[in-house]
Amino acid sequence: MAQSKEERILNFVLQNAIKGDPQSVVDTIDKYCSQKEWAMNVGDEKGLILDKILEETKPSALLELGTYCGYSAVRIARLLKPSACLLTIEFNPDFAAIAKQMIEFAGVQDKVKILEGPSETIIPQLKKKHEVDTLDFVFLDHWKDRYLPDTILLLEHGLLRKGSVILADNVVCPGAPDFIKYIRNNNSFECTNYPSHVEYMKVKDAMEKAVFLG
Ligand SMILES: O=C(NCCO)c1cc(-c2ccc(F)cc2)cc(O)c1O
Ligand SMILES: [Mg+2]
Repeated sequence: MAQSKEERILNFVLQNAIKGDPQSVVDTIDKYCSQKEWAMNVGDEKGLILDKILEETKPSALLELGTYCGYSAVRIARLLKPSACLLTIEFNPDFAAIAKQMIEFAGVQDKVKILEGPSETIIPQLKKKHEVDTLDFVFLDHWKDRYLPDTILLLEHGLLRKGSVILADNVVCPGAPDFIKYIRNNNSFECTNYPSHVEYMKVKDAMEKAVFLG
């Protein structure tokens, strides 16, 4: 069978990054995807915005929607305190398998748990099946038309608390207009826009931070 792009990215990491060194895994993926094959990782420019917001928030319980190859899971986990835990949901089983290997190679598997399946099924299970109380930080990076319904699901299932931070990738390109309209007009959220660019491109993009006010 021909190799997939995601397999090529993983193999480049296994052959060129330093095992157990998450920063080298992040840098190696960025090198491959900026020089050889574009891929939808959050990337180094938006990644620095993500890093800064994580360092300000210091979260213990985190959820990511859209694991893909595990780039942002490794990027996030490298900054977490030892007791913190990132749950990351991936719908595509092939991507989930790649991400598992990426996360293990980076040595952050003790802080990251991949949940394979549709977010609309898994989110309602987080409290009882995955022992989540409330989430300190949520990174939205999956199908853009799921940002709004899944945010509403998080609210309906009591998964957000006063101060919970939602950070959404791609609010300009590909865009998530219904999510942006909702969150900016909802008085229970304090929103901040972070202009940037699509990973590895000169095309304009942005991230949106929404702090839940309770
Ligand atoms: O679809 C995306 N993610 C969900 C995957 O299940 C996604 C797409 C793009 C992108 C694509 C095509 C283009 F032309 C520009 C941007 C970028 C991203 O960061 C993304 O997260
Ligand atoms: Mg994205």
